[in-house]
Amino acid sequence: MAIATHQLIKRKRQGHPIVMLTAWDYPFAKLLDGAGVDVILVGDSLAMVALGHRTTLPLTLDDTIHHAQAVCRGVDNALVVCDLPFMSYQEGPVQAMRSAGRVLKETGAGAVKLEGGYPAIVETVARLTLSGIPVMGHVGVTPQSVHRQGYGRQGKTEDEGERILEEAMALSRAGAFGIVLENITHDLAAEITTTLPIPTIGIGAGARCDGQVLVTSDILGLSDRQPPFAKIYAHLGEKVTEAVQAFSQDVRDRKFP
Ligand SMILES: Nc1nc(=O)c2c([nH]1)NC[C@@H]1CN(c3ccc(C(=O)N[C@@H](CCC(=O)O)C(=O)O)cc3)CN21
Ligand SMILES: CC(C)C(=O)C(=O)O
Ligand SMILES: [Mg+2]
Repeated sequence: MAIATHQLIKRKRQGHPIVMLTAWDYPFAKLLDGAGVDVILVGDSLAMVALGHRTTLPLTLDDTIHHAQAVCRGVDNALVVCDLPFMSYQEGPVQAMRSAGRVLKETGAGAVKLEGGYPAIVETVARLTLSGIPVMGHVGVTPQSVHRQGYGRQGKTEDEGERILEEAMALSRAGAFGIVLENITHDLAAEITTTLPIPTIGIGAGARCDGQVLVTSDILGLSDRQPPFAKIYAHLGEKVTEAVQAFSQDVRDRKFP
């Protein structure tokens, strides 16, 4: 049985950090789940790291469902959370219910994640959670708004910090079971983490969060370029090149098969 959302809230109270990574296909989902990752996110970053788009905006709901189905086939234990893609929920609660309903019915994911914390999104989160659909929030840098805000750190001014804290509190009150804090000042992330009853999962938000998430291709050295806050734990891109060159050489030298 997969990890349930209420277990993550317990983990916050117990002070056990939550580990979250992204996946977009069966083999990596299986590796992440086997390695004991708590939450596997079918992030819309797959638009960039798996499909070669320049932003997350072109990803469709059908694309998302296709990838989430593959991910769920590889997962036994982790909670699978699926990003709702750009323009599959921004029209309002009715559109969001239809999109999230399709994700849960057609993929096996246990929750959805939505970007933003302004009042319309808060109302949508309330409607989804009341319908039994677990929702993770996402504030700070919200890449679906890249054309408005860019990717630079958020929450640097007192006004901006206040607004992000208020958004996070509103999402929590609306029933979100957790919230991603992306590229905000570390003091603000710490303040949100101590204020909210639900776990905060940071990315570029410092150590004082209840958990951490990164994009899997970034930690494995498979991304074209990674954000400044990512840490590379393996250089798989170089390994792949070496293996492909060794195979090529063997074929050209008639050493394989
Ligand atoms: N491979 C990958 N990793 C990610 O973490 C990621 C994606 N793609 N795509 C979707 C978003 C975009 N993310 C990003 C991308 C770039 C920066 C970055 O370069 N930030 C700079 C400033 C850039 C600016 O001002 O526009 C920084 O110093 O914070 C941050 C987050 C995080 N997400
Ligand atoms: C970076 C995480 C939080 C995300 O939203 C994504 O991968 O799309
Ligand atoms: Mg995302």
